[in-house]
Amino acid sequence: KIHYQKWEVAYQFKSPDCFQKLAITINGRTPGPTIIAEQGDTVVIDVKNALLTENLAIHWHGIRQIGTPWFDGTEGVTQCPVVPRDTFTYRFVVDRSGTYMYHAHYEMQRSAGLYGLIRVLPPAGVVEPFIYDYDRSIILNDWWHQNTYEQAVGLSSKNFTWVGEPQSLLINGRGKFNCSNAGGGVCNATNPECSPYVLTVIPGKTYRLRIASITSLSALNFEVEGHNLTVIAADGHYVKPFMVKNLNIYSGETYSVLLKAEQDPSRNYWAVVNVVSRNSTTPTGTAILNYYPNHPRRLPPTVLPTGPLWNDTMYRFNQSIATRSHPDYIRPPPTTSDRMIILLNTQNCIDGYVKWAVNNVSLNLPQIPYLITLKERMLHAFDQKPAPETYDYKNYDIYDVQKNRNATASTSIHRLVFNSTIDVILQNANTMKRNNSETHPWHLHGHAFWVLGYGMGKFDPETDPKRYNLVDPIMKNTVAVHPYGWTALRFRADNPGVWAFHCHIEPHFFMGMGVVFEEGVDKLGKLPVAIMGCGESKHIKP
Ligand SMILES: O=C1O[C@H]([C@@H](O)CO)C(O)=C1O
Repeated sequence: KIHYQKWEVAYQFKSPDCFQKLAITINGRTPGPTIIAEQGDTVVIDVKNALLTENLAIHWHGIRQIGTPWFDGTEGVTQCPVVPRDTFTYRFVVDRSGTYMYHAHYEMQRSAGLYGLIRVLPPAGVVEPFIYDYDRSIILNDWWHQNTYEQAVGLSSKNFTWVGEPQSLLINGRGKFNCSNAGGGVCNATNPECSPYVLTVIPGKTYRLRIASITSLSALNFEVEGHNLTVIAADGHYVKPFMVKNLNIYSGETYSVLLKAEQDPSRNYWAVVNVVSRNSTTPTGTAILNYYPNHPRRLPPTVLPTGPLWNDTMYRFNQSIATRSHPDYIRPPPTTSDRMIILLNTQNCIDGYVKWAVNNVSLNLPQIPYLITLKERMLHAFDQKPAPETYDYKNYDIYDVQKNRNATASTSIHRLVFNSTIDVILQNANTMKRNNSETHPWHLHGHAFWVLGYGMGKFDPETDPKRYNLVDPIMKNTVAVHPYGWTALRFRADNPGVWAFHCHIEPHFFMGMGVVFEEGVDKLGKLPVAIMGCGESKHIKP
């Protein structure tokens, strides 16, 4: 089956948290339309760039783009940007059931509101390993009042200006800013755009909630007052069910949980999100769990749940550890790997600019996307020196501020042997501030990877691999590396293309926190002309 949509992407004034801001919309909406398809279906989206003066690219997060690496939507990696007034057609197969997302992948545009959900249903007749009565989606976001362009300029100036903590947290595109703090801004507390999301439930029924986080910065904790959640899926893979009072979710992740409406049906309940992992001033984001037939706007009689302590790293670490493959759906990982890449995550300085780096190299995207230059052998277009694949782990103190904070910037990449097995260890460290290490959610394009293990402290390549979980590791496309911790993952380089692997915190990727993998580009047929047109690629003859 083919699912066709026609999108116009444009700036509009929107008030998702009651405060008016210039937002990027799809057909007038943020979040954009949910794409619903069945596994194996083809999705075709005509995207018209009506942003007036900005380029555009849209990434289909979690869709592997098998055979269509040019439609991954990653500007600088898989395509030239779509210029204003142009229309670009994305066409891809949704290869796996599950909950996924789409969002802008060009500079800081995602933060301006270009995002939405993709729900891929299993093929007809395939039964999932859990039962529920109703299926609902919840997409979480954080939201700033400052224009995204101003944020981007602040981050890339010598006079570095950090984006700070978000003003609001949005649940299905709705938040509530306190308009008495609006300063000179336009803020209307009764604007229907910012009335809270209401999830109406029938007493006794079970709800599958597909929860996705597309935050620019925040790690979130989601909680439905008085209701336990049973985690059943993560990033499109079935989980060995486990119950939580609240769910930690990092940017780029999706979870399905089951919620049973079995509490006192005479009232409504709060569904909330709180920031964790950063000492944030952002108020709790709220929605209402409405027990039918109570009035959907009747506020719960209780105070808002506050979630776990923001700095309880072990609490979040334990949820990561608990997330295992459902026993009936284990895809065993290869028992050995062909190559180990260790990626040290640090905050650095380059010529007086604040950057993030991996093994002391901060990623600069080349003017012509890698996919084009590699396929067309325009090898002068980026740094041919391989990106560094380890760091001096014997001597590096991850608990201290880096001795030499200077890094370099490069367009260099990791070239992988097609069909080889790759281990990647993400190693966290101290930032440039004493006693500070942040959580980074890393997202891999074009693949799902096995999560083999997490640890606290410095990864030891001699002993830690012996503790890998090769029995029931979950497969994901986004995974957290916890403060001062490490995360080990394994994937098969079996999808010809060029794939970004990066921190899903929007300002961090913008500041260079990512790497690029190439595999099997020589196996690809002709590239579509539509992805070309920037720099020298405009001279390539179709
Ligand atoms: O990149 C970042 O910069 C700030 C801070 O380190 C400097 O203001 C922060 O919290 C980041 O994640």
